[in-house]
Formats: sequence, C-alpha cells, structure tokens
Amino acid sequence: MTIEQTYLNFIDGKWSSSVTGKVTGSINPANSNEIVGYVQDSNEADLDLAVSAANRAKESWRKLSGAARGDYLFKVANLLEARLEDIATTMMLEMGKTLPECKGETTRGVAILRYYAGEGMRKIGDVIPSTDSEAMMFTTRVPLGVVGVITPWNFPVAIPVWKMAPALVYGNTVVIKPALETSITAAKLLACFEDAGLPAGVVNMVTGDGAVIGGGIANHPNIQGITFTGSNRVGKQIGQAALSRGAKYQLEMGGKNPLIVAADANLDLAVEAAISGGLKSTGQKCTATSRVLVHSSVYDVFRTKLLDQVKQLKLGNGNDSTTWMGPCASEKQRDTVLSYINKGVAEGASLLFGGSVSADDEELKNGYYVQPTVFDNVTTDMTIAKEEIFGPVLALLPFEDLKEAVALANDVEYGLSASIYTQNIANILTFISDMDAGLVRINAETAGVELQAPFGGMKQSSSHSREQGQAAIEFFTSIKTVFLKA
Ligand SMILES: NC(=O)C1=CN([C@@H]2O[C@H](COP(=O)(O)OP(=O)(O)OC[C@H]3O[C@@H](n4cnc5c(N)ncnc54)[C@H](O)[C@@H]3O)[C@@H](O)[C@H]2O)C=CC1
Ligand SMILES: O=C(O)CCC(=O)C(=O)O
Repeated sequence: MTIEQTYLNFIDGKWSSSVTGKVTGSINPANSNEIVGYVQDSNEADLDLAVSAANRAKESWRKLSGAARGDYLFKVANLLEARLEDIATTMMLEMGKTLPECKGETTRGVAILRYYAGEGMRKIGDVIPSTDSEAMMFTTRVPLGVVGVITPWNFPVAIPVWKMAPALVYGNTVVIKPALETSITAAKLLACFEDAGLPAGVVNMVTGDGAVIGGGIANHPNIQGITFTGSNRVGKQIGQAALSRGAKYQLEMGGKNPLIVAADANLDLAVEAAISGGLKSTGQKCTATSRVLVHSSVYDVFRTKLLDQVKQLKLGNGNDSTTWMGPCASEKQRDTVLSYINKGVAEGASLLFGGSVSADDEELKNGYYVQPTVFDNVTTDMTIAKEEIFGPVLALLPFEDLKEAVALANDVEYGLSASIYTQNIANILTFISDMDAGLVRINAETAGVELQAPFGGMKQSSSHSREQGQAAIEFFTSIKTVFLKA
C-alpha cells in the first residue's frame, strides 16, 4: 500500500502545516484514482505569517550585493539540476504532460536561474548629463520590497522560476502561491531554495485556494508587487485590487494565437508547426497555436497533410515513452475543452477529427483525456475562433491574400504570439509590421519562449508589461534618479 506524502507550506525558513489543519489531494490527471500527495489548504492567517516573514527578511536581503544574491541562485540552479528527474516526474504526475516535456521544462528552469544569477553582476543604471556642470546625475534601482507570485499549473517550474529568480536577484523577498494542481512540484522547487541556504523569510510558499490565497496576496497591504500568470478573469481582478491600493502589478494572461500558412509556405514544416505549436502540452500553453489560417490555394493539401499526422498522435500517460500527448491537467480543464468542442459543433463548424475519448478505452478511461481535435468551416464569429480554449483544438480558416490573413489574425481580443510560414520577404515584412502580438515568429511555431528575450502580449493578453530577459528589471525594481553635488 502506498501512503501519499503530505507537503507543507514554507514560511520563514521552516516547513509548516496550515493553521486550518486541512489538506487537499493533488490528483494525477492521467489516472484520477491516484492521489499524488496532499498539500496544505491554507487561509489568510497562513498568508499573513508568510508576508510578515518576507517583510522581516527584506532589509538584510536588499542590502546584499547583487553578486551575493546571484550566488544563491547559482546554488539553487545546481540543486534543481541534481533533482531534475524527481521534480520532472512529480510535474508529470501532477499535470500530465509527457516526461520529456517535463524534463525539458525543468532544464529550462535551471537555465533561467543561471541567467538571473548572472544579472546580479550587470549594470542597473545610467549616468545622465546634468544641466549643472558641477553635479553628477545617475539612475540606480531599488527593489519593490515583498513580491507576491501567483502562478498557473501549465509550467509548474518555469513560470515560478522566471518570476522568483528576477524578483530575488533584484533584491525583493517573495511569497509564492502556486496553482493548487501543481503545488507538490512547487514544494520540491522551494526545497531547492531552502537547501541553497537562502536566509529565512526570503522565499515563502503558501498553498491553497486561488480566491483565498491569491486574492489575499492581491489585497495584502504589505505586498508591494504582484506578478501573475493565468486566466484573464482572475488577472483583471488582481490588477483592479492592486491598483486600488497602489501596488505594482504584472499580468500575463491568455492568447488566441494564429499560425498563417501562405501560398508559398513549406507545407510539411507548417503542418509540423501547427501540430507542435497547437497540441504539445495538450494545447495548454498561452502561446499555443489555436487558429490556423491557410491560403485557399493550398488549403486542401494542408488539411489532408495535417489530418494524416494528427490521426497518428498517440494519446496516453505521460510516463509511457510511446505517448505523444498526455491528458488535460484537471477535470475542470477537460470539461472546459469539451464544452468548447461542443460549442464549435453547435455553432456549425465541421469536426474533422477528435473530441472526447471513448468511455470504453481501458487505457484512457480514468484520465482527463481529450483527443487532438481539428475543426474546419470555422468562421470568425464562432466561439472557438474567438476565445482561448487551452486544449488540443485547432481551428482551420481559409484566406485569399495576406492582408486579409493579418486582419483575420488580429480580429481577436488577444495579442500574445503569432507566426507565419512563407518564403516571401514582402509577406514577412508586412506580418512583422502589422501583426498585433508581443511575439511574432517567422517560419517557426507560435509557442517557444526564449528566456533571455522579453515576453508578453498586446491587447488583452497582458498588463502591457514584459517578463524574462532584461525586461524583468522593469517590473521588479523602481528607478531612483540621483542628483549629486558636493
Ligand atoms: N496564461 C496562461 O499561461 C494560463 C492561462 N490559463 C487560462 O485560464 C483558464 C482557467 O484556468 P485556471 O487554472 O482556473 O486559471 P486561474 O487564472 O484561475 O489560475 C491561475 C492562478 O491564479 C490563482 N487564482 C485563482 N483565483 C484567484 C483569485 N480570485 N485571486 C487571485 N488568484 C487566483 C490560481 O490558484 C492559480 O494559482 C484556462 O482554461 C486558460 O484559458 C490558465 C493557466 C495558465
Ligand atoms: O511557449 C512557452 O514556452 C511559454 C508559454 C507560457 O508562457 C505560458 O503558457 O504561460
């Protein structure tokens, strides 16, 4: 018999149970009968303890040199690398994506930590000529103080790391509330920070309900900055709460990302991009391809090639090396995806392939699986062409010329990522210039973010801020302009 472990909150350098005495099970989405472990179902009192600890730790942490803070991050990176197998396996058990994807993400977490460790040694200001010839004027940067980090379940290591590492290296202390679905992975990540010897209170983790702990972070008077990735609905609530009390906030939210396939595209590569960009991680990326706009002259050939390959994709448990695509991360997510598929059919789109899995399928029946799904005859007014589905669903739409394709691509409320397949330089230049998206990719899939480059969206996809790379310094610090005269 297996006795599942219970994971604790991490507050003030110690692992502790919630004052509620309650725990919640983390369910394996590949087999809903399996509890991966239990995590604390915390309340506002737990959050208060974490915020107080972060508040007490902030003065001495900010007084360390950037290089000293960076040294801690190098140690965290080495520990994460050494524990990669266990952490990636835990991620797979909690959210379902395949083990190679989980390992790839954990490796990415290590690289992000090393990148920001190096940031501790880089410049943080500029010298600006003063109009007073006897004065010196320059900028420096100071941390915000305590930063609240609210993260989703789709990248349980990479997203917490790309928020926590810059927060810490620029001198902030952190209280993280990970998604409940992947809180065990987060606990194992936090253990790397603990074992790297970060002083007590510099990083804290409180697990629990989104509205209680996430809402508590948004409204907490002693949290000066909030960084969030997740749904638009929750992001907007957090933004409003933060604005009303004058806290700084950063929101990364949804996408409805288009892939444009021009008449001169290499169709085999474009099919590969649609499948990889749209269906890897079961379509649960904010950068996932969701709409595929195909020139009418190659539409039929593209559709045939796409369907031939989608039909071959093996659905299954992420721990099986023959699996290409795992389940949706939770029952709620599976139900959301299925409701979008049903809406697509009800609104008149043609379901070419996919939908729900058969209840008689012995291997899949206990998991939250949805087959890779392709729709044809989709029009821009349909729900599946407008709303973020966050599942393995591709909608095909034909176009006649590139101007029309870019107009169609822009005809949604989101603007996160977009890509085009073409060899024509004029098409490429038009796309770069006219596409309303924070990330535009040419002859590459819509997903795939590089840690050293700014990442964020236009329109409803973000709070117009950017994460990652050196852009992170803009959120996690305030500029101080210094005028100095003898
Ligand atoms: N941009 C992205 O990468 C992501 C987008 N999503 C989108 O959101 C949809 C729903 O997924 P959910 O997991 O329910 O996302 P969500 O937005 O509810 O959850 C994201 C994070 O916010 C927390 N949270 C929930 N309610 C909160 C509240 N009232 N105040 C503060 N924090 C709160 C959650 O516990 C989690 O840590 C997905 O179908 C997808 O469309 C979800 C996850 C990631
Ligand atoms: O495409 C990626 O690698 C990152 C996607 C992402 O940031 C997200 O889904 O939240």
